[in-house]
Amino acid sequence: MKQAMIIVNPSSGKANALEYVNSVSEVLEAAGYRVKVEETAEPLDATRYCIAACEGRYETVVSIGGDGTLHETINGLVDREHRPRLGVVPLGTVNDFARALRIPLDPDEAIAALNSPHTRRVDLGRLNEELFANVVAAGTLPESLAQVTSEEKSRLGVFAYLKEGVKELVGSHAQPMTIRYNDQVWEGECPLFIAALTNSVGGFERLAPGAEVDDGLLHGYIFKDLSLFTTMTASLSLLLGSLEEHKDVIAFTSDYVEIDSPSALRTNVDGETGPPLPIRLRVLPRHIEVIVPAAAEEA
Ligand SMILES: Nc1ncnc2c1ncn2[C@@H]1O[C@H](COP(=O)(O)OP(=O)(O)OP(=O)(O)O)[C@@H](O)[C@H]1O
Repeated sequence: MKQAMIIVNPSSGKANALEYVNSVSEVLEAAGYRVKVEETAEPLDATRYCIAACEGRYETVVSIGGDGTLHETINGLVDREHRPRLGVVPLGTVNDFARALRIPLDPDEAIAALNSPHTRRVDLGRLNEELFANVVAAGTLPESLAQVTSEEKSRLGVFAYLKEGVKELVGSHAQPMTIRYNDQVWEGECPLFIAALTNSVGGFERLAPGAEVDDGLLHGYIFKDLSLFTTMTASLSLLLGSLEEHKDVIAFTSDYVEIDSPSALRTNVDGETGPPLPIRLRVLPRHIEVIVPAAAEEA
């Protein structure tokens, strides 16, 4: 019999994630699966459960939670010979991965879409030894955002959360960074660098409008200035999808990026605080298979 594992973070989505477990089980059982439910209790549990699903040759793993739970789940897939298909029920504040794959943001609609016969192979990123699904940010802004707790983020919502970070940043100094990509080296003061795998970053679905989930590329944006004025005009560019033309932004694509700084700056990986610089980013092209609604199937 086919096996499916549900990995659920009870603390996610305003702490009501467990309410969705029964309906996910019903959809999977109706599709002929034997279902195992694993509740996370602490960080990295989702990774441990996903590794067990790979080793047990499960056909499908469904992550119920926010981008943090999804990030930990996909990290269980790294270097595994058997990688189950992934289903996503998005319950977080931002849900970039679901946005990029046009998985419904309404949990009940996302659960119904788990029935879809369509899948899409998508790229994952590799940061040093860990995997990421959406985005890595480095610089003074991610350093400021590291002070905002997960609880505050859920309470504030994504725009207020970014505003908090920018508020912290005004008056502080951008740190020198070295960014290597495509045989080029950029050196300068950089308050924010973003490497995106998908078009949706921080809930801005048009940040990287050219990014396809399976293009094998990192979409890099070096912000050279982030004074209040730049922040406002860059935010407008984010909403309009014209960031690449912004005068204070260098945009590029590459299959690798290396970032270093003499300052011990932290990073932000898929919306959570990541390791300090230096970091190396790579792309694992079309590394996992995700259940998607018909509209998001690859051509
Ligand atoms: N039982 C638990 N109690 C508290 N935290 C948990 C538990 N299980 C997992 N976690 C941690 O909760 C973190 C946040 O999870 P996740 O991002 O999925 O939810 P969220 O906070 O609702 O979403 P968002 O961050 O988008 O608002 C994860 O990084 C995970 O390590």
